[in-house]
Amino acid sequence: MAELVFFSGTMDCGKSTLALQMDHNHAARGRVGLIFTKLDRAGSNVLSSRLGLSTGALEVGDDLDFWEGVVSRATAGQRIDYLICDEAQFYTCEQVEQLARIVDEMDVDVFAFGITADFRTELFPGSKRLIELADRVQVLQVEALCWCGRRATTNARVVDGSMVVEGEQVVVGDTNAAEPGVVEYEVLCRRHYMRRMTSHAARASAQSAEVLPFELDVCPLPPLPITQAD
Ligand SMILES: Nc1ncnc2c1ncn2[C@@H]1O[C@H](COP(=O)(O)OP(=O)(O)O)[C@@H](O)[C@H]1O
Ligand SMILES: Cc1cn([C@H]2C[C@H](O)[C@@H](COP(=O)(O)O)O2)c(=O)[nH]c1=O
Repeated sequence: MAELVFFSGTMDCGKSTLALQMDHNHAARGRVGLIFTKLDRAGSNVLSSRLGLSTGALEVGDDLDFWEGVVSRATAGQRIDYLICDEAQFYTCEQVEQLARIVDEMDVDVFAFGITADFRTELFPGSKRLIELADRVQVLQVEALCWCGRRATTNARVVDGSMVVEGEQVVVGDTNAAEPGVVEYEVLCRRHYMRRMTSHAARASAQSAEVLPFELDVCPLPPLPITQAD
């Protein structure tokens, strides 16, 4: 029986790598699949992983109707056993509903991959609908880690070195942007997300804590005035 499975986790926890592996394993057993993605960092019509692997994919636009697409291919005689759907957080609610219908009425497996929450810790609409409709939500086993070593559960957005909590929900970006001024992301544990403590902020505060006693020796505070007793 076909299933709608949502493989989820933070950024950089291996979702796209798993999407490529799932496709490889199913194709190796003679199953036929279609690969979809939306707004991959590497460009359009490509599903890429940070491990260096990538593959061609069908780009999902807001007007794409998964149901129509699968039915028309099947009617034309094309066999489809499964769909791989990466960056599924960006899909519309209607598209997620179409995916569920494909599972139920066409007996096609749908493996969706995506982050659940945005940089404000709010659910993406596509992920919310997937959580609501999926047969299974599977949290990836490989845990992305916060700079403190705890399991990362949030995706912080960093602009010009500072964490921001306001802005557009969708801004494509990576976890280690090479150029300054580019939006980047950092995965954090909840504690450090709440304290707005990115690795950069933590380093800066550790450095100032080291520097402080030295500075005090060099430039001691003036002595307090001695108050005369009346
Ligand atoms: N140089 C590397 N050596 C080993 N593993 C790596 C390397 N670079 C990235 N990875 C692995 O790839 C994961 C990110 O994979 P990716 O599929 O791009 O993540 P996601 O799609 O969840 O953002 C990292 O969590 C890490 O485990
Ligand atoms: C948190 C957050 C992320 N994004 C974007 C940034 C990336 O392009 C993708 C996630 O890709 P990954 O393969 O899981 O690393 O989502 C965004 O647009 N808005 C956000 O709040």
